[in-house]
Amino acid sequence: MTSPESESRTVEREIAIEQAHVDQVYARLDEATRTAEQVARQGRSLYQSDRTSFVREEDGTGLFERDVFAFQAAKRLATLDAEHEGLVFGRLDRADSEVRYIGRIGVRDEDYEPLVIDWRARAAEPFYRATPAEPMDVVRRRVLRSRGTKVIGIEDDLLDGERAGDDLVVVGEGALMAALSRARGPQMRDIVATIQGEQDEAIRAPYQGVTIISGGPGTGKTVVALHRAAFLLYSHRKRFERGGVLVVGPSRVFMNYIERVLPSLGEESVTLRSIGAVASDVVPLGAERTDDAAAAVVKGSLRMLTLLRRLVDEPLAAGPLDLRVSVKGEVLVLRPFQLSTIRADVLRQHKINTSRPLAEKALLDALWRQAQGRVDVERDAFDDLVTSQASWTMFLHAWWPPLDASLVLRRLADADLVARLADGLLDAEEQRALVRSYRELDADPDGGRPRWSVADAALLDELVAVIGPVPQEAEEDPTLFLADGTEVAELVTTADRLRRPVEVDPQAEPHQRYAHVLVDEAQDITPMQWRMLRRRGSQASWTIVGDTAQSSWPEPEEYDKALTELIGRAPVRRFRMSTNYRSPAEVFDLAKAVVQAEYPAADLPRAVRSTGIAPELRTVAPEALHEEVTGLVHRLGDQVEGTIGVICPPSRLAEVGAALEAGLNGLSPRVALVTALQAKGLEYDAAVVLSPDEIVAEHSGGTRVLYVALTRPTQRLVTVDVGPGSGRWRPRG
Ligand SMILES: Nc1ncnc2c1ncn2[C@@H]1O[C@H](COP(=O)(O)OP(=O)(O)OP(=O)(O)O)[C@@H](O)[C@H]1O
Repeated sequence: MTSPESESRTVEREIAIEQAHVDQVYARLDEATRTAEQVARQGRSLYQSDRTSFVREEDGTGLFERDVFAFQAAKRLATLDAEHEGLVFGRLDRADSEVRYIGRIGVRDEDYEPLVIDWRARAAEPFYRATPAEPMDVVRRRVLRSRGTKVIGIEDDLLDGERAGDDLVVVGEGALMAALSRARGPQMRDIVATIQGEQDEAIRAPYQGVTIISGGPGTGKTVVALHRAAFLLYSHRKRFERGGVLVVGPSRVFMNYIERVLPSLGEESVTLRSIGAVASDVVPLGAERTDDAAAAVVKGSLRMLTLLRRLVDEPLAAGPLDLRVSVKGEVLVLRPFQLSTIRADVLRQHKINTSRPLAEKALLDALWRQAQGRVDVERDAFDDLVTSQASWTMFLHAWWPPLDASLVLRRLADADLVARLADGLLDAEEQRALVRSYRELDADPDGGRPRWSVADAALLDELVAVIGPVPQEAEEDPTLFLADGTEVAELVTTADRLRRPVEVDPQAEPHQRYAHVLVDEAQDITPMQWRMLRRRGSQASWTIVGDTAQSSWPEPEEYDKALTELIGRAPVRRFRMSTNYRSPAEVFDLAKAVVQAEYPAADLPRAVRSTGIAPELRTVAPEALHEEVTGLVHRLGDQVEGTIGVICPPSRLAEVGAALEAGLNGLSPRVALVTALQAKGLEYDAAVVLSPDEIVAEHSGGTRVLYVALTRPTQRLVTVDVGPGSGRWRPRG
């Protein structure tokens, strides 16, 4: 048996061995940086970041390929958070005595020998996949923990004891457990050092088609998906850097939470968008507000598609009217039925905002036919005579105005209009929910832009797809009267000012497209939001991440339907994550019992950790709630090192917020007050779940949303029932 002293001497000795290698890597990077700076000073072009073509471009630069490689690595290194993200984190000792170091980026020495292998390279695969049952020629896997450039700890797994030489030392208690027990900060960290086998398979799956990653809460779906984005960029850099990778998550808070992961893996080129901001490439918005459950369900449904189409066809104002022009004393008139035929003909193939020139041409043709035999004039002159009249321009402005998606959508605040358009589509209750949501929007005290909801973003995007983007010049209101003192070089007529050029390429799709779209928390994407996403990924490969049991929707099965449609005939790969790395077993047992009672189909993972601390189920009188929450937050602040989440029903958010603000004294950077929906995808060291009954009642996903709340903590869970008769959510028995 070894004594603790001799064990700690062994660890120190092993750390010193690893430190020597890590020092060599940093020295190499310094040297490459110096060479690169020298080359730059000499005025020669430095190699740019397209790593896949560096061999061919080598001649054009002042750097050798090996220096280029190391210089790029040094540049990436500068973006790492030295406190947490050591460059070299792994070592493999193989049966043939070869030693490989694994890191966030690859680095080679002067002889082009690898000092560190990029974790995404094939040679690094055994680091994640090797097991004692299948050691893949690896004898020992070692994880190095560093702070900045210093190695501070090592954890070993012996994978093949029989082939290990006598001098092979094995220390530590397992890197995974050490990583999982650490306190959580405000942002998610990468897991490169401890990716598990089943996660690695999903990360390295081929890019084509649709990759579906499922699994219960805390199984690493999000973090795996982000590592997959980094892997795709590494293995097909040209395709994905040029085509773009879009990562979509549920909220801005969530995007802030995950935003460090990709840079820490050396990737900066991915677009991160919350679902409320996906459409910001066509409408100026970044919606975060959620509708009440009734309105959200209506707005997410495909029935909105028909409603929006009807809305676009609904004339903006009463009329118009006939088109009347006079040419050389002859009055020519187009009647409403002729006008609507022309309108329908044009719109059958074109979008309203991009087809005004076509509509004008069709009107002129119809007028020209009428003029035959009545007016003696050439066609070109005829067109000029018609289009220079103010009556023509004013008619067009009323009949074919540029439509702004947000103005169109706001019309749904009109109950009479909605009753007419939604006839046979939405029942009276649904119509009321819809109209109310837009009335409240009008009454928003913010001023300026309307505060659109997350669900509205998909509707606005749909409208832009139907009507086309607003022509640039038409976005401002036309100025009919010039302010006093305005200088104008020449006379500007009303007709001139109304006739604004419509310069939009009718074929161009306004939204951005991506080569890969990665959707997290996909179980909450509504059918209307799927349409919005598909517009951006019509030619893309996809990674879809979700868990039906955490769905916020009344019909969680809709998710499977949406996926079937998305997949179509594309190749599909499915991966199921089976281990919960977040919740302690004690907490997850409770959450499991709650969700299973309501939703027996839930995919329940195995919790990997146990803390020995059972969840605390408390009940308080309503008048004592504020004091209770503040007291709990303070106690938990002493009991855990990191973050504390207070998860609250939406109806209590304001009062609990005020109570916490008054009573936190200095704890606030560690405390987050959120609804269960806002907590999606996030985690806290301790969570207080307030009034679980109300959380169930106030969300259309009911118990599944409570399940989300109960599965947020990494260490401690406290639930607080409010008042007598509460606690209906608690599992029986
Ligand atoms: N292999 C791993 N090594 C270390 N930590 C891990 C590993 N896998 C997952 N984790 C950690 O487990 C936690 C949960 O991961 P993540 O948020 O990705 O899970 P999820 O499946 O997306 O959860 P949810 O469905 O609840 O949103 C994170 O803190 C993550 O860093």
